[in-house]
Amino acid sequence: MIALPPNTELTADAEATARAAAEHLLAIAESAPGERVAICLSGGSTPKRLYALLASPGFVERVPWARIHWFFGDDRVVTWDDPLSNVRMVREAFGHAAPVPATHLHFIPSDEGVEAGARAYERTLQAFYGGERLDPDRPLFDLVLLGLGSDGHTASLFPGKPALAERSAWVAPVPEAGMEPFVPRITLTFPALASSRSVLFLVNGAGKRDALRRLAAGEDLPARHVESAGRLTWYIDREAAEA
Ligand SMILES: O=C(O)[C@H](O)[C@@H](O)[C@H](O)[C@H](O)COP(=O)(O)O
Repeated sequence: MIALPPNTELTADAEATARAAAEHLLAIAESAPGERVAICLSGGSTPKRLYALLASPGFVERVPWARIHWFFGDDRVVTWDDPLSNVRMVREAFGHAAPVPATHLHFIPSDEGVEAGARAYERTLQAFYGGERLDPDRPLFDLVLLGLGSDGHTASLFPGKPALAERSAWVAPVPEAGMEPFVPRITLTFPALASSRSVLFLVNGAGKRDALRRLAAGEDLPARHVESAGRLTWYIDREAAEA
C-alpha cells in the first residue's frame, strides 16, 4: 500500500468512490449555510459515474437541485459539443433525469477563446460571489471536486506551467496543456479552488499509483498545493492505492 495523503478514505473500487462522493456531496448540500449551494465540478473521466449516480433513482430525489449552482474547475477550449468538453461530459452524465435549472449550470465560455474566456468566467464567479476579493471567512464554494492526473496535475494546473503561480486571479488561461488532450484549457487557480468549505479528490485506478507515490515522496506536484477553507478529503480506490 502506498503511503496515502492525510484524510484519505480508501474505497473498494470506482463505484464505491462514486457512492462515497455522492453521499459527501449530499451532506455538504444539506449543511450549506446559505440558500444557494455552490459546487465546482471536476472534468476528466473519473467523476462521470458520480454525476450519473446523482441523476439516478435513489439519489436524484435527494439532491436539492433547485438550490445547487454547478461550476467547473476547468474546461478544454473546444466547442461544447466536442467529446473533449467537460461541460458536454457533465450534461451527458446528468442526462434528462437531473432537473438542473438552465441558469444554474455555469459553464466556462470556451467559445470566447482561452484569454477572453478566462476573464469572462472570472466575472461569472465574482458576480455569483458578490465581490472581487475572496474572504477567507466566506468561501466561494461549498464543495470543490478534483481529479488527479498521472503527472500530478489537478484541474488544468499542470507541472511547470505559469498558472501555478497565479495568486490573485481566480481563473487562468492555459494556452498549452501539460498532458493530453493537448488543447488549450481554462482553469481555476489555487486561490479560487481553496475558497471552499470542502474539497474532494477522487482518484481511481492503477494509472494514478505513480502520482500518489510521488506525492507521498514529497514531490512538488500541483495537486500538493490544493488547500481548503474547511476539510480536504481524498477518496482513493484500492487499485490506485496498491504499491
Ligand atoms: O479537465 C480535466 O481533464 C480534469 O479537470 C483533470 O484535472 C482531471 O481531473 C485529471 O486529468 C484526471 O483525469 P481522469 O479522471 O480522466 O483520470
